[in-house]
Amino acid sequence: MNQQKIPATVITGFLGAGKTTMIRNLLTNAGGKKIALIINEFGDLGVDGEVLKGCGAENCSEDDIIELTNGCICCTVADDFIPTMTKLLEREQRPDHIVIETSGLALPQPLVAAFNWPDIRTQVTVDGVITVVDSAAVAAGRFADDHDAVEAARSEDQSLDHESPIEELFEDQLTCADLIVLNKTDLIDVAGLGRVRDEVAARTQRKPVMIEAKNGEVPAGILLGLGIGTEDDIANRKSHHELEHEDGTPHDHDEFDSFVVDLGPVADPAGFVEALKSIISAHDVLRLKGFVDVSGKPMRLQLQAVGSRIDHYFDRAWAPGEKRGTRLVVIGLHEMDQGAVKAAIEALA
Ligand SMILES: Nc1nc2c(ncn2[C@@H]2O[C@H](COP(=O)(O)OP(=O)(O)OP(=O)(O)O)[C@@H](O)[C@H]2O)c(=O)[nH]1
Repeated sequence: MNQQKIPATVITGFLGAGKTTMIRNLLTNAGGKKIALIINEFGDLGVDGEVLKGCGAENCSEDDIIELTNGCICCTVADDFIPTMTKLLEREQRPDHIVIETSGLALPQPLVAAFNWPDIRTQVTVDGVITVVDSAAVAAGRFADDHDAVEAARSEDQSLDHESPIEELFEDQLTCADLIVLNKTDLIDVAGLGRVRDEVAARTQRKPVMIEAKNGEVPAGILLGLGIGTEDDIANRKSHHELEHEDGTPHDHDEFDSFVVDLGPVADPAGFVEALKSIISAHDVLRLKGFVDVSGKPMRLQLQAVGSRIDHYFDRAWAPGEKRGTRLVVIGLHEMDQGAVKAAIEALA
């Protein structure tokens, strides 16, 4: 057995920042490295796994892609992540590198801490934590714009000690980074990007390297060659929750919710997308993604919304015997009116 520690790269970043896109790109330029992928999503519909399995990279077969679906990886470390890693390490053919994609709502800190568990520590090391940032969302003020609302809520309820949950999570993910990828640079201009750099830098005490990217196109040699050993430095990367609850009170994801909408075939995909944009804006939906059954089309339509920006493309043919259908996962803040969003989407098909 190879006694060298296997490097593991943790890829984190808020909902829709471009983590899966970056990993997809990485798999196509990782040279001969055999990569095992552990992916974790918020919500009950595995879209990222589908996307990554669909890229057919030889260095990462479907068997090497493991989906953790029982909630956010930071909350299921003991029950899900550790057993998965243990099994992976028992494989006869061990991977050269492990890549872990956290859900967009996960705190990376508890995950990195898990690399200090005795069974894991002796065999694996964290090569680095990479935080992907949606530069366009930062430029649009997504991580800062509800300051006033939070202040108003706090003045009504003195027990509230939090910043907005989105802002806090964004900072926690930056605070844990060894490398920050300012992604989606195609959506903003140079001056806007400069402001994004300043805002991101201001939101973390640590000053990790920042690089810019479009569609997560970063050479594999950079992403998989950080060589940090982050598990030895977790004391310097504490999350807001760890700082506020030093007694070890577990954190949760109560501030966010998700649900799945199942629909029949959609006759007019362009009209469907436009109508979804209105629903997303009206209800402040953070993320919506899934697959659409377009009437009469042999191909499946994949739909990806980050805020009200929607990408859609036919990703593959429906397989023979596969049950066609439209399935979308919707993610928002807890106060999002789930019933109204669901009813509005259901009324579209
Ligand atoms: N314009 C533009 N779109 C991008 C870029 N990177 C990713 N996207 C799009 O952004 C959407 C979300 O990308 P994902 O890679 O799924 O994001 P993610 O971080 O994995 O999302 P979650 O897993 O839901 O948190 C998709 O529609 C991507 O095609 C980019 O650099 N520019």
